Amino acid sequence: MSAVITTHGLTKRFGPHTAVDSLDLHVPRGTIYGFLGPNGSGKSTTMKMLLGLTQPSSGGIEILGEPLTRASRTRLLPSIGSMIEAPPGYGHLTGRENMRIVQDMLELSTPQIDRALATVRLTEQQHKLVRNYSLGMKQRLGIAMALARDPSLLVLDEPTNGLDPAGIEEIRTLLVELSGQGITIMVSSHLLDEIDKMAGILGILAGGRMIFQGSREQLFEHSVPDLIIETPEQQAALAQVATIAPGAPDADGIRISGIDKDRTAQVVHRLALAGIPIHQVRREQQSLEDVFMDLTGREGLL
Ligand SMILES: Nc1ncnc2c1ncn2[C@@H]1O[C@H](COP(=O)(O)OP(=O)(O)OP(=O)(O)O)[C@@H](O)[C@H]1O
Repeated sequence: MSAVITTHGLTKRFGPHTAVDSLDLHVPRGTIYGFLGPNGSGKSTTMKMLLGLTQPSSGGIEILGEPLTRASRTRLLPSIGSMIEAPPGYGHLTGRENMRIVQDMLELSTPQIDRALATVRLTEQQHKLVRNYSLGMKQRLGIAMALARDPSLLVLDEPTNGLDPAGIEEIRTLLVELSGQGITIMVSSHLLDEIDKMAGILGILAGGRMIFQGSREQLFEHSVPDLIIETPEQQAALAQVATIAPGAPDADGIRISGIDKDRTAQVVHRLALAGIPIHQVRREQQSLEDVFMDLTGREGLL
């Protein structure tokens, strides 16, 4: 699958702090790429570099098959719609007036503006002052501004941030619809839940480094299912296994995370030697949220 965004060793340092560390991004054409990571993990900085708003300290970026340079940026930008640090728009103007500013700046046609407003379902609200819009409407106006130029790539930084479940669902439906029209979408969030349902590919950042990039299924493959040992002698079992692999109490016995086959055999052997009754030994797949938490080290994620 051809890539719309590729980066090689993309790095950004702020003084001694490395905010983005050797990133190799691969955003395939036509997908929704969910860019995930805790607050401060480097998502916004990466997106700003992709849009040429911040200069990388080192590494390369290719957008739509072209290396991103000062010269190519001017040529590429009309194909890229973006919303960084949302929501944009002047509160003392109406939605329509805000769109007119975008229209004049980018020399767009009136049908393009009408279409963008209709796509985000703001046609009826376009003559209201933006300061009277709900947060969800402001986010949708931001997306309309990004969409008006008919881009082939949309880069959206946390478009669901602060929205209630209904607002999140609206944005999700909209992005899936836009993806269906062939637009490649890169969308960031610090919440797995908001993105997992719509993204075909997930890229997960922690501390500026990419710790996973691939499909949801591949993410699951990364995880070792928990080991559940059913026993009525929970405390004795926990004490016995503690030196091999620390466990935790579970409804029917004990649960041990991230344990391989060899140590599983050791654990079962130890329990049998100690005369602890084992009613069942089984594996239980973690939830995607747990896999994500394990990968990101549970840093600041909800
Ligand atoms: N202009 C800057 N000068 C110095 N440090 C910066 C600057 N911009 C970002 N940083 C630092 O770089 C790191 C990554 O920030 P960034 O905003 O990219 O993270 P993020 O994943 O988008 O998080 P958030 O969702 O909170 O915006 C943070 O430690 C931040 O403090």
